[in-house]
Amino acid sequence: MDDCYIPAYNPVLILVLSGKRKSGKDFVAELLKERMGIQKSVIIRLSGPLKEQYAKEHQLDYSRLLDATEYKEFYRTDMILWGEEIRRKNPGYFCYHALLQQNADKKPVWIVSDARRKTDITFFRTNYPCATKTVRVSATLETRKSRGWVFTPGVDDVESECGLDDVQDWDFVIKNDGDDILLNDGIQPILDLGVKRISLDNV
Ligand SMILES: Nc1ncnc2c1ncn2[C@@H]1O[C@H](COP(=O)(O)OP(=O)(O)OP(=O)(O)O)[C@@H](O)[C@H]1O
Repeated sequence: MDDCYIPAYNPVLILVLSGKRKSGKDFVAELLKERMGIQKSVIIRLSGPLKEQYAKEHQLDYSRLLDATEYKEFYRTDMILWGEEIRRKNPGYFCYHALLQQNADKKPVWIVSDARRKTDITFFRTNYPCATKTVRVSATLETRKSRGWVFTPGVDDVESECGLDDVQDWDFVIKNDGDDILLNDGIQPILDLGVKRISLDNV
């Protein structure tokens, strides 16, 4: 595969989501896609190419690595270490391949559901400076525990989970603690921005 592929097409908005485990990144990404419209938005999972390659090399079931099951949790630690090794050689590797793999250039709004490192954010800010907006999905420890989170050494104390902990300058913060009103309050300004940019693009 080409290690330096960037789609020539410029989306009007790239939402780069991040958050702690079980904060609800996937849930919020799906909600944003649904509300933005499936014709207008696409979810890009940076973990997609990593899981695909990892599954191939280890003869595992790729589709089961994508969902929120114990199967994924079982392989998570090893997958993280394997991915770090590749990233050490090329920090943008999985971002490039996520765009390649997921036909990102078909929709005006890209929802990147799982940024974990500063290099992930840098990749989008560097290649798409105007379109990129960062979104932090936050949930309390209590909420995350209620969704099945348990502290796991080698997962919760490494860069893939803590690499963005000290970032403060999020463009948007979404509180996802089970209160639908707060959740909608967090999502609405993002949807408004998306609608505005899409309509300007169509003038
Ligand atoms: N607002 C919500 N209302 C109802 N269920 C939710 C909400 N947010 C998250 N969940 C549920 O909590 C669980 C964890 O959410 P999700 O998989 O989106 O988290 P995540 O941050 O992507 O986790 P991970 O980092 O482990 O992949 C899922 O079962 C999801 O459906």
